[in-house]
Amino acid sequence: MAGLPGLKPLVAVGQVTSTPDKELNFAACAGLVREASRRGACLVFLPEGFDYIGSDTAQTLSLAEGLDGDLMGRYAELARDCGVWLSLGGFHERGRDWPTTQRIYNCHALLDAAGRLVAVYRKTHLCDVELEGRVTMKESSFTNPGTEIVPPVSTPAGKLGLSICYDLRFPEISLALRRAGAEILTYPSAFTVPTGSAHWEVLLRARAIESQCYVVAAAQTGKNHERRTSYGHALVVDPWGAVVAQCREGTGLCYAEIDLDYLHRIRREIPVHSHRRPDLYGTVASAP
Ligand SMILES: O=C(O)CNC(=O)[C@H](CS)NC(=O)CCC(=O)C(=O)O
Repeated sequence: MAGLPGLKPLVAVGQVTSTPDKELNFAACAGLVREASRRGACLVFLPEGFDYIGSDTAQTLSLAEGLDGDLMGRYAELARDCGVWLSLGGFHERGRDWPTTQRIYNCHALLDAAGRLVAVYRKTHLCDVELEGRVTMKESSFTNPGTEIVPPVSTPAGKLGLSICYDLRFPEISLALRRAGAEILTYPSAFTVPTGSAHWEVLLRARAIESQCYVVAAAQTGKNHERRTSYGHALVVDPWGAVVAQCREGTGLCYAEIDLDYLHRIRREIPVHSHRRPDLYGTVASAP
């Protein structure tokens, strides 16, 4: 539907409960993508770990594939079939260095409506976090960090800047993407419950307000396996900072229209981008 005069592009944002079962996960995600395309979405966002959430590191590594593998092939066919773009965040990717490193990449793949792979971003900030007695994550023990930020991609909904989950905590990457022309930022995620309830919405809204972009965040929700539960609350924030769509509890989709006229009006009214002082930010001496 994108591109018709007067009709604003509609995006769909997925909330799923991935498990270690890749077949079941694909069936669930494919169902959401088909539903979104029937409703007229031009771009569908799936969360980090849409392919699977492993129950331990060994399983996470053993289930990983390359971007040229079977699973990405099936998603390409799905995109083609439905005529939608797919943002596939948090794909567990075996890169070319797999034989030597035995580590994967946390990869955000963007497919166009012909099923072509148009952009690949590999998570640059890895989540090594320990909340005493509550949460232990050491992503760097099985993941190689990505080495570059990817320029925003023109999609039927607007120019899309790719990040992943924990990247949300680093305004530097969102501002770099904004500077490079992004109109939509996306953070496919699998947030924990304690950090999600305290930080998720406020971080997403802050990124939207300071960058004056739409922020789209697909999410894992519920019990992924015996020892892991995800926060959910997949949502869309507009460039004014308003939450304009949010998934209900459980798995499903929420939808938002992307209004770039509104975005540009906000940028004209509060031109923070041209008020920035990059000449100063690097000049503060660090504490002795
Ligand atoms: O491991 C996988 O299979 C998929 N990857 C993840 O779930 C990642 C790394 S462990 N999770 C996060 O980044 C959570 C961030 C978070 O919760 C926060 O920043 O508060």
